[in-house]
Amino acid sequence: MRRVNCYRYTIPVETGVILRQRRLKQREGLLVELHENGQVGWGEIAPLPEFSGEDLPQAEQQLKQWRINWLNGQDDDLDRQYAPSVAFGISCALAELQGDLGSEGCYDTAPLCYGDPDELYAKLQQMSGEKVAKMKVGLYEANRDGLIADMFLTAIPDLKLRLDANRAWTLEKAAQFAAKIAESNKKRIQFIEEPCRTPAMSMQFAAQHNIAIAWDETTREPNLFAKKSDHLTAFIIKPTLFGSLQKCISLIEYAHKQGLTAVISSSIESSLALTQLARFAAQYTPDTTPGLDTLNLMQTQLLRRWQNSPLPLADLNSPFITPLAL
Ligand SMILES: O=C(O)CCC(=O)C1=CC=C[C@@H](O)[C@@H]1C(=O)O
Ligand SMILES: [Mg+2]
Repeated sequence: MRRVNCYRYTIPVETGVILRQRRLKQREGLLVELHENGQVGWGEIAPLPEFSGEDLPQAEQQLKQWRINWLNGQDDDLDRQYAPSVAFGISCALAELQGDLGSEGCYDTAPLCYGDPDELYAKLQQMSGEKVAKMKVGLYEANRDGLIADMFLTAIPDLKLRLDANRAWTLEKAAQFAAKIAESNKKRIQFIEEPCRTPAMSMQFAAQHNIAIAWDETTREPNLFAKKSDHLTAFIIKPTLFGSLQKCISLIEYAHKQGLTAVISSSIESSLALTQLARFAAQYTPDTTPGLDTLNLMQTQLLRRWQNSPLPLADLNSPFITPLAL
């Protein structure tokens, strides 16, 4: 006997969360709770504004349609029939129902740093594995970004730095950034995600300046596999933006076959999906530090705790969650 409950959540976020020039005031999403044969599975469906192609009303409509089909015993093709955030959330709930999602999580995630080396240094000291951190660039002057990145690399000799420009730079701006990085520090730049306006420009930048790059947005565009470069070191996989766990596993396996790193990355989900991503990362990318350091952007956790997070935990009776009329 199958049973489905669905909910909508709204969580206030910290001021200053910017997504492509748009300020995010709150994070909204859907929760799906599946019951079958005495097992329970949960999933989170949270299209990310400015990044997802679908919006929340569309996701809700698709979830309701999937629920009808599932209750009728249909086994839908999630990635062919539904938007990525819907396919991802439902695939998590099914994976939990079937016991396919590992229980151990990789909670040692790459800290996001905003410019204070002392704050970052303290966080890195608490990391058991590789000392890797992520810094957003491209929001201010490229020279400034380069000086700060080089300062971090010089101040913390065992630091590996991930950078993310979200395609902000022209080749000239990217060159200004690179000019501030000491040659000896470049090899500790693990990658720059999407440095330039287009993948072709990014590959040209990487070759000119001998700096590693990673595809994030490009992983969700056509002809990904044609965009090869000797300086490409990683795919950044955001399951909420990409699709089902099964689709993510296929891309992880392809990346590993190509000698690339696959980094499981947050789409600013609640602690429910973030903890599922930590478990998924531990299961399929055990040798790679995931990029999941976004929970502190929120004012509460939802249903499940992130390891050692001091944030309050909201349960199903909290004002942040309302049942969906089905
Ligand atoms: O990847 C990480 O380490 C954390 C997640 C992260 O950096 C992002 C999540 C969502 C949108 C962006 O702000 C940013 C990214 O582009 O990777
Ligand atoms: Mg990115």
